[in-house]
Amino acid sequence: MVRYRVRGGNALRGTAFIQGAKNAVLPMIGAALLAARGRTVLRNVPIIEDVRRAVELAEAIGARVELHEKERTLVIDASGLDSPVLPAEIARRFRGSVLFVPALLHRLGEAIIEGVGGCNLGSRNLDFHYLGYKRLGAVVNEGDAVIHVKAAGFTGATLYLDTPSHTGTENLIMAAALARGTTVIENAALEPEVLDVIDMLTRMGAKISGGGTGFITVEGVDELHAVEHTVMPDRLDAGVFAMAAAMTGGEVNLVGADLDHLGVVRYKLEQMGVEFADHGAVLHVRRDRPLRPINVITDTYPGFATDLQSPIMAVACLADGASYIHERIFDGRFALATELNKMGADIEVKENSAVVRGATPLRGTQVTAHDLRSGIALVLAGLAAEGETVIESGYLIDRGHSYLAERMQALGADVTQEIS
Ligand SMILES: CC(=O)N[C@H]1[C@@H](OP(=O)(O)OP(=O)(O)OC[C@H]2O[C@@H](n3ccc(=O)[nH]c3=O)[C@H](O)[C@@H]2O)O[C@H](CO)[C@@H](O)[C@@H]1O
Ligand SMILES: C=C(OP(=O)(O)O)C(=O)O
Repeated sequence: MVRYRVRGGNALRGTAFIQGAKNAVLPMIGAALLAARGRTVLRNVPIIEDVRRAVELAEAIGARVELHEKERTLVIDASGLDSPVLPAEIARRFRGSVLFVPALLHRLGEAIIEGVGGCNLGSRNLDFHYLGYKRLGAVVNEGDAVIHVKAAGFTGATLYLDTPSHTGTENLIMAAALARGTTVIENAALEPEVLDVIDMLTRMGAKISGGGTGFITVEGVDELHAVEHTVMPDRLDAGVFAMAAAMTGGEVNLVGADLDHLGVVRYKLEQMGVEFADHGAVLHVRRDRPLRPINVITDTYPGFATDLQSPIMAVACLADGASYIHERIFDGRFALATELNKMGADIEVKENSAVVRGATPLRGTQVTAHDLRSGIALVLAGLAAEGETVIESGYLIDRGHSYLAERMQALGADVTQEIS
């Protein structure tokens, strides 16, 4: 059992290093498996549990993978891929397992998916993925527990997504990259991580145009080759550290954070009274005035990222007045409210909306992380709470944030990780 212990009250000051993006490195590991020869090198890899699971899963299907933690570098040799089975005991522990399917289809002609994990946020369908594979020529058998996809080569087609699914877009691009002919993907996701994956695939030899427009065209090629690629900074990690400064009335320098990627999140925090100054590759964030309440509606990029909805709910607890938060991406992403209320917050949830009435003083207690982002939001709440906050299960936080305690401590926070 991993738990985080947070003693609140310190204003955060100093420098934090923003990690590489979880939601970019996972599809990149999937992309590396498309190369039948050579070794792929990924740099700026976040040292998080999801990456460890992805390494285990890649090894389970026959890849040779080295994770050099100190160097934040992955070396992947996918030449020996030999098993189409994504075993349940690894695949059910993280969402990124779904991103291994295109490589298995191209390399072995089939994928046997014994389960897909990820944060428990309500319904998380994969129908766009399977419909897309079918339109490219695959046969999909959806059993109760196991999904079996077979594809004796893909042929380009026109695909669409009902909504711009993040991993759905990445998977269909990877499926189309080695298909015969041209594929058009309509209503594709615009997230910066998707563009970084397109960048890597392009350097591997894929022919992809229209990234960032919602209409992506992929001209299939015969082969993709191993490359070296540096993972983009994690905008969600950057958002959390910016909010840690906001929660504590602090002032931090975020090395490697990209202000452009924060998009609407930046403007919402500014409305609340947080100041940002962009000094090249270092983002300066401070809050020196009372927090104002905010209205947030989550959306796909460039809208307010759903993964930062829980963290901003914690910040809203300290704002003077009522904040409104409307969740549009997931139908079960408000489990945090009950935990924050245990700490003294006043949050009322009705269906997919929440009203946060602040400012309420927060007090430390034992709370439960229901998913990665509610976990990190409870760490943020703990930073501003009186007394000690104990958060379990810390594993969920470690799925997406690397060296959290150390990076928080470097800013003067009293955060420790315990493993028992
Ligand atoms: C590993 C990774 O990159 N995870 C991110 C990715 O998850 P993920 O790619 O799973 O999220 P999607 O964008 O696919 O899902 C968004 C919504 O679309 C629905 N949907 C999706 C696919 C599908 O085939 N059918 C369908 O109905 C889902 O149920 C959900 O309500 O994007 C989410 C939304 O930004 C983020 O919270 C996750 O951090
Ligand atoms: C929902 C998330 O992740 P995943 O899709 O990996 O479960 C997240 O990062 O908040």
